[in-house]
Amino acid sequence: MSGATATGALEVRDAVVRRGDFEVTVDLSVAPGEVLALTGPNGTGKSSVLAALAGLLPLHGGAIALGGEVLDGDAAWVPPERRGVGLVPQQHLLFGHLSAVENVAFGLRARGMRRRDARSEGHAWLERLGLADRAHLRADRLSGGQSQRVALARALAASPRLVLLDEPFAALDVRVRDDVRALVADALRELAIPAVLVTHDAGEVETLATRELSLR
Ligand SMILES: Nc1ncnc2c1ncn2[C@@H]1O[C@H](COP(=O)(O)OP(=O)(O)OP(=O)(O)O)[C@@H](O)[C@H]1O
Repeated sequence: MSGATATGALEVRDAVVRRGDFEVTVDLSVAPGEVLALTGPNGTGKSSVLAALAGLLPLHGGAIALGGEVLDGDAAWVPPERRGVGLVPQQHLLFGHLSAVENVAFGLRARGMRRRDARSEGHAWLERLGLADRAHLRADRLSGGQSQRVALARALAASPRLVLLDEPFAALDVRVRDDVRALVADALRELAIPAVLVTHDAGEVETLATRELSLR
């Protein structure tokens, strides 16, 4: 997250997001501590909007600002690694050859934290998400739901200034889903940063989101 300094609200104005022939224009603002649920039918551009916020898809118009710093638009462009954004995509991209704890520690190391401190912080996050006993397993030996929890721990551990969650609980077994949701809600409250949650689950909107924006 080096280079990321400002904290504060996410402001998206007339942002034109394109993927192939698809195009959507969005306006939204999310204050620190708020969780905006981005909902709507399949193919309406929810994941593409998250990709634009993360800097993986440049805008074709409008602007994205975070804490008053323009990330994209108005001739400005901040690359993904300098946005301070914690993204949990639908296909969590863990490093398969690294252990669960090394995956969580990776972002902390990238921010300059010492190896030992990063590992201990990584352990604390895995424990929090109920994965203490999987910390030393290679990520490619984890189940889908376990990998998803490691991806959540990795995103939240790195002190992001914006969190983007793309159906983060969909792969979780019903027995742990409510607990993990509650843990993530607590973590988001603690971090007091804006968050955007893509979901098809009305219950999740109810329990986690402070507001909802439905794409059509
Ligand atoms: N790599 C791609 N190249 C071209 N078009 C794409 C690509 N990825 C997605 N699209 C198109 O962009 C549109 C928006 O897709 P996106 O995944 O953002 O929607 P979504 O609302 O997140 O959908 P879902 O609820 O199914 O996850 C779709 O019409 C899709 O076909």
